[in-house]
Amino acid sequence: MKSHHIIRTRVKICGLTRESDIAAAVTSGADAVGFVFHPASPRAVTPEQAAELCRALPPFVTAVGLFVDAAAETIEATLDQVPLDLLQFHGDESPEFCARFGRRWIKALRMRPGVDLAAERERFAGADGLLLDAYEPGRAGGTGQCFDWDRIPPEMAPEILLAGGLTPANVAEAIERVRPYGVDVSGGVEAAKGVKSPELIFAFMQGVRHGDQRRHTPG
Ligand SMILES: O=C(O)c1ccccc1N[C@@H]1O[C@H](COP(=O)(O)O)[C@@H](O)[C@H]1O
Repeated sequence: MKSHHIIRTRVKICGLTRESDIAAAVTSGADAVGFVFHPASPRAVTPEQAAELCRALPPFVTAVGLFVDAAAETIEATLDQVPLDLLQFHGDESPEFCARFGRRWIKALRMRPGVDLAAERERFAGADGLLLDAYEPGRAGGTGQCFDWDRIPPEMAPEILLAGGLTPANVAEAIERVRPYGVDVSGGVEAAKGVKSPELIFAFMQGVRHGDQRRHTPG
């Protein structure tokens, strides 16, 4: 992804399962919504459910499909049913695998100890974006955990989608400190596991706006 001078941090709200979640995300100004096609997740949806939810999406809001080491046939069958704009690969998929569906795609990198971000960035040069998430052994993502934001090289920040443990309470600080292209949240806007809260979604979007003000206020 090319670096941009960021005026406004882009936001994806992930793991939506109900029409009311879509309404909260859209009315609060989210840029993208994520549908989790990972059966082990408490936010998992079927292609049929996601197709129905996509019907509630207005123009200019990106529909993202999240997969974790899914079989190519599963992804293709999902794409036949759901009008996804962007694929998010959250497992150990290779760049060649991610590129084979002819769609725009982003690659999630979990911040394992010792991960070489410069090397990963080169390896996934064909991606439309890199998302950084916390690493928790044995879990694919959506852990609600933060990682040490100081591990992100500042020169990479303008092209990074920051994820992992973001909440209405910490997103402004995250934006001010990291200055990413975008942020992605799931657990931090839930009232209970897998159940989004409209109030927390609104509060998160307000936090993003505060962060954007702070990122443009000279020190
Ligand atoms: O949301 C999930 O259940 C999920 C499952 C498997 C892989 C990724 C998942 N979600 C993504 O994880 C990050 C961080 O989520 P959180 O805010 O810490 O809960 C985010 O990119 C989600 O899209």
